[in-house]
Amino acid sequence: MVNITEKIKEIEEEMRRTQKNKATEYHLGLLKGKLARLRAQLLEPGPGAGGGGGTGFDVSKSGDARIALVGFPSVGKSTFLSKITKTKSEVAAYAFTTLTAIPGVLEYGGAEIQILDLPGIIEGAAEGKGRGRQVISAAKTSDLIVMVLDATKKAEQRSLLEQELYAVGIRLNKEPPNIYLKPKKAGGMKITFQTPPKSLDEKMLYNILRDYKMLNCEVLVRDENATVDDFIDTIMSAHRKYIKCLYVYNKIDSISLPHLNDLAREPQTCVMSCELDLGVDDVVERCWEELRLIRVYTKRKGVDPDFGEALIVRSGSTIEDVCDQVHRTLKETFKYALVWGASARHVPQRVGLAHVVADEDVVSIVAK
Ligand SMILES: Nc1nc2c(ncn2[C@@H]2O[C@H](COP(=O)(O)OP(=O)(O)OP(=O)(O)O)[C@@H](O)[C@H]2O)c(=O)[nH]1
Ligand SMILES: [K+]
Ligand SMILES: [Mg+2]
Repeated sequence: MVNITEKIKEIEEEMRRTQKNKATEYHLGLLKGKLARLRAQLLEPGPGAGGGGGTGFDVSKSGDARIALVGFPSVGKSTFLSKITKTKSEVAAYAFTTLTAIPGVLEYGGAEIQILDLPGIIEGAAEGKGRGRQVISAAKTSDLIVMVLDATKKAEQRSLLEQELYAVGIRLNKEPPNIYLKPKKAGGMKITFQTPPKSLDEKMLYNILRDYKMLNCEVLVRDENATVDDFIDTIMSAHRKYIKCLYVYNKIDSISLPHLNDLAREPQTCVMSCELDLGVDDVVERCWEELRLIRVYTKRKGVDPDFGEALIVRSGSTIEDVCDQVHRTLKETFKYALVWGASARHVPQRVGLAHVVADEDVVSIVAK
């Protein structure tokens, strides 16, 4: 019996052998679809899944957001955690010093951010090497992935890690594809393109949908730049996670200045030396920005707002979310809210539950 890992290898091999051209693109599209299905199967616990399910480490979420530290062994993940939180995670020069998820709390901007120090991962992690799958599953639960890289190591380390995360359905710094897909009970396939896409056509989508046994469905491709990978991600959306990633090169104390300059110029990238305490504060500030958390100060009528204690909500949150943070039942007696700050057109602006708040808004909730 061929196991899933072997089947994945076979398909990857076939994809490598197949020349990319107009004649083979349908076949390659189908192979990509099959690969995505097998990889999802690999993450499901149960017989045939081949060693260790896809569950993360048993650390409960706490605080306002979670950041996962992901990287190869000995890049300095634990050193970083120990620097920015009160938690001391074991640091040593040998690989796999950290064997489980170690949570720490970073207090910043009035928020409590949970930082997960994770064991190092290696190539093949997505297929279950080392604690790879557990580490990646834990990363999947985070609001931000900080990919810790060793500035003294080869450039490939970054793309190797990205591939491992990609293989388990994590999409870094990417929005979900702008493709609408709805399974139907009957009526066949209805495929529509808003504007003709550059690298997709009806036959391609039809073939893949048929291979997924989705014979009745409605598809609307809204993005002309959508690719076949985007389409497969749409079909597999239950297994996909779109997460922001910040790339952090540690150990810059051990590289040349020109090399440092090159690394610092890469997109979404920070550089630091935990050893010399260089750039660490900048990394923390950048993490805060990437999380896009919003601080809202509540105010009672006739009393100054309490700037000492902020309510923390996600970007895009509404007055309704703010109410839910204050108290579970506050919404029920809600009449209107007064808002001072960046989200208000005039101050104070009288708003309803659907009003979207901005960072550092002051909100006064008026009950019925
Ligand atoms: N030169 C230099 N060494 C560092 C720096 N930060 C950490 N190290 C060293 O790198 C080694 C590994 O650090 P750890 O924090 O254990 O690395 P890790 O990524 O947690 O490693 P694992 O848990 O094994 O995956 C230790 O010897 C640290 O002292 C740095 O900024 N510069
Ligand atoms: K180590
Ligand atoms: Mg460690």
